[in-house]
Amino acid sequence: MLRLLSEAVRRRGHLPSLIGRRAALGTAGVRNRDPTDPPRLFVVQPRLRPDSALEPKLNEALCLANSLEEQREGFFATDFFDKGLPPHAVVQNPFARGRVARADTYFGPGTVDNVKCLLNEAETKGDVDAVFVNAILSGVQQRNLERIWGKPVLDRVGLIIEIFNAHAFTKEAKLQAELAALMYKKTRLVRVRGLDGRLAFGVGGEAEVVSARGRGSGGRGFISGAGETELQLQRRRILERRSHLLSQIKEVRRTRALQRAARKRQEGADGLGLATVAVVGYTNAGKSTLVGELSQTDLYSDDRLFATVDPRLRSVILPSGRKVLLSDTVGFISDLPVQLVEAFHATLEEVVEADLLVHVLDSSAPNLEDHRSTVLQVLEQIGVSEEKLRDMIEVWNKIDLQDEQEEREEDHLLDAENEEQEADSEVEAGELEDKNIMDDDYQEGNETATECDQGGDDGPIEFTDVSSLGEEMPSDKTGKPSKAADICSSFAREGPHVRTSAVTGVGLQELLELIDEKLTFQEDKSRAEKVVEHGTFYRKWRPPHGDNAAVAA
Ligand SMILES: Nc1nc2c(ncn2[C@@H]2O[C@H](COP(=O)(O)OP(=O)(O)OP(=O)(O)O)[C@@H](O)[C@H]2O)c(=O)[nH]1
Ligand SMILES: [Mg+2]
Repeated sequence: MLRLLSEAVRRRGHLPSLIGRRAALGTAGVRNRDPTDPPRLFVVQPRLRPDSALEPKLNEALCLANSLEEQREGFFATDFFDKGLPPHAVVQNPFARGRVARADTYFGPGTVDNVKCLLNEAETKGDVDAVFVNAILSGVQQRNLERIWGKPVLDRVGLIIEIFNAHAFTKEAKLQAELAALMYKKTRLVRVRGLDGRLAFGVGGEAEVVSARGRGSGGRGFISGAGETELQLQRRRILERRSHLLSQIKEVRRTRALQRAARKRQEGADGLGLATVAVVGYTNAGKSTLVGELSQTDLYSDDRLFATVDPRLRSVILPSGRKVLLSDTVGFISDLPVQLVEAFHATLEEVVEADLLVHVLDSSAPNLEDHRSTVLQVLEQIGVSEEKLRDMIEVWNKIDLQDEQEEREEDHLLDAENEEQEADSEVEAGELEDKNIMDDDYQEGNETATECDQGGDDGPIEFTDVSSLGEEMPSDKTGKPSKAADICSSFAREGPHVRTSAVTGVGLQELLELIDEKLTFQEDKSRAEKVVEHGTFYRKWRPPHGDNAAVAA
């Protein structure tokens, strides 16, 4: 229904073509301003070995692609799971077997041609607005691929920045997201020869700037006159906008610092200061759901990645009767763009300044250890002290999914046992041979190369799935783990942790008790330190006896 509506708007011509919509100083520009018509991305995932490493990365890439959608008033017009699985292809990894990526196109020519072919095939089943390559591309690689594929290309950093821009709701988040986009854009000012043969910025030349020195000023070298080249003008515009954004962000930081100071001064009924507990974690770990449940308030939670870009504070009463503030903030992701970390300084400062950190992990994620180390790295990067990292509480959330998984595994084992018994009886009936032939046929069918596969010099595309345009998204975007419980137990560490389900409410009381305990312990510790400090500072210094004698002499 929504799709039909957007199609109608497009046909009536109210929306300009997507590439034409790319703003000179905007980001990669595939975002559709109409929230009912989110852009459709074709996902290109370089193959990872082993397959168990590839699956979560591919799932994450598909979810990132489907998460790019403009919000309105903090909500999204479409349901995440109503969206079809985006068309995608798993291709040869240019770094496989010790090789390096090509400087011009990242992938080898065979892969580039194959993707072009698959892209055309995908377009016969529905519009594709842009290609998302789940890797980090240089400006030149991105532009060359755009030219060959005839579509805007987003790399991992670019897409994450786009998502932040699309999801930002408050002024603070919008300012920071724009700053990140601007800094990303600055590193990508690459001139390419456009379709008409002229040098321009971007595929359609939409960012081309003609300056006095660049063209038509009547000469070369010193007689070309004063003025700027196109590149200089672009850079200057970016720097001007950057300093404007920075001054506004500075104001945001000042306000935040004042608010923090006021909170510290504010005393609860118990006579204790209002402590802040920052809830951090990988994106989609369930931070907002958890904060919403603990505070009994509505907080937007969604399966989209980076559903929360705007930080939120919620007050909670701990079992001791003490009131604290829980801060729900942006989630982290592997290869988090450095531009984002720098731009979101004001927001992330809340985490650095918090009295206690709660690290939420999705215990059902197959690559839980990666998630954990990514979060720890980002926390270190933004300047969280070692002491706070040591004191951090770990929450293994979504344990209900783990239980479901265990049940499924048990069912699976039972099925396998039954099949074995059936196979035994088939052997007795002399039917086993036929069954093996069927299995072989099935495997052969799986290995059949697609028509597009032209077997380029860098090997064929190893797996493609463009036929799945209308498929439902998997029920869990990170893919269900086969060994989640094992990972969790291997993950055990000395620090305090709680197992929770933000959806069923399991473990929430235990978590509140642990927060209470930690804060009380911290306060006792700092009180004791103050007493020691106080004592040292006010003790009157008197010279020892011997010295007195020396002075008298
Ligand atoms: N089954 C299950 N689902 C959960 C649980 N906690 C959260 N979810 C779901 O996981 C999805 C993501 O939850 P959010 O609370 O938005 O996650 P987040 O960490 O805030 O994610 P971002 O803001 O995008 O970084 C939502 O669909 C939630 O309903 C849980 O304990 N069990
Ligand atoms: Mg959230």
